[in-house]
Amino acid sequence: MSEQTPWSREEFEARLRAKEAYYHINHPYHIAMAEGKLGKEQIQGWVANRFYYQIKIPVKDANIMALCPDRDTRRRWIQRIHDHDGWGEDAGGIEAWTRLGEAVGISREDLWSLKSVLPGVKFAVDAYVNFARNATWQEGACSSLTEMFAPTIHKQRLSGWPDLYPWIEPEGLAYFRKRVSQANRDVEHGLELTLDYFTTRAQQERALEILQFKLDILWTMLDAMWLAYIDHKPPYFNIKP
Ligand SMILES: O=C(O)c1cc(C(=O)O)c2c(n1)C(=O)C(=O)c1cc(C(=O)O)[nH]c1-2
Repeated sequence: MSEQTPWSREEFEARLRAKEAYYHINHPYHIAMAEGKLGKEQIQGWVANRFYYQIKIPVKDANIMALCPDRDTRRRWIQRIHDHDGWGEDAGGIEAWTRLGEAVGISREDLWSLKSVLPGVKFAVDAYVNFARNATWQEGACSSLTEMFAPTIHKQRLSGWPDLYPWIEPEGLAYFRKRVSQANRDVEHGLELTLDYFTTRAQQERALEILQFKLDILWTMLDAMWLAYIDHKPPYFNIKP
């Protein structure tokens, strides 16, 4: 059987972008959040659980860099670690997320203790870090491409939350404001690497699978939160000690 013809660069990019249909913006938890239907505990649960994702992103990026022999790529990729961990005067995204935590009524100590992180969220996020550790660096780069769809969700929160959730201190939203431009810059690089590296049809199909795997991670995190904070069935809810 002859090899299938590769998609053109434009067709490949369009197929990657079409994965937006599976983005977590369409998860019922996010839909409820965007419609102002979540209560305080449900917002707090989301912020506390997403914190685990935030702290693992720079670890994931350090794994990608550790596998990358190309200096030019490392010089650009390292920016992602600075964005989250902070650099010089900039306290960074993890600190900004901590302020978001405070704005929704979670103390710094409680957030950092990770005591609210659900096992399902932990497993999903850890799968992302492990993927970056075990895959090639180009596959790791490709897995970050859900960021193509992130500016829309950040902007949705920035425009919606002040009216929908007036009890959240507005300074807490600074994280989302900053991510819009950072995500666009990350995507430019991630997409460039992906379109350059995944060139055969089999590789292009592999890239779509990787992107789907990452979408699965984001969706699964929200499934775990739905069960715990909407259905009130956190792990072991039915066990009477
Ligand atoms: O709030 C969101 O919905 C959302 C989604 C994603 C994403 O799509 O992976 C990221 C972020 N936020 C984000 O803030 C962030 O820093 C980030 C880094 C990455 C990544 O895969 O390297 N994704 C995301």
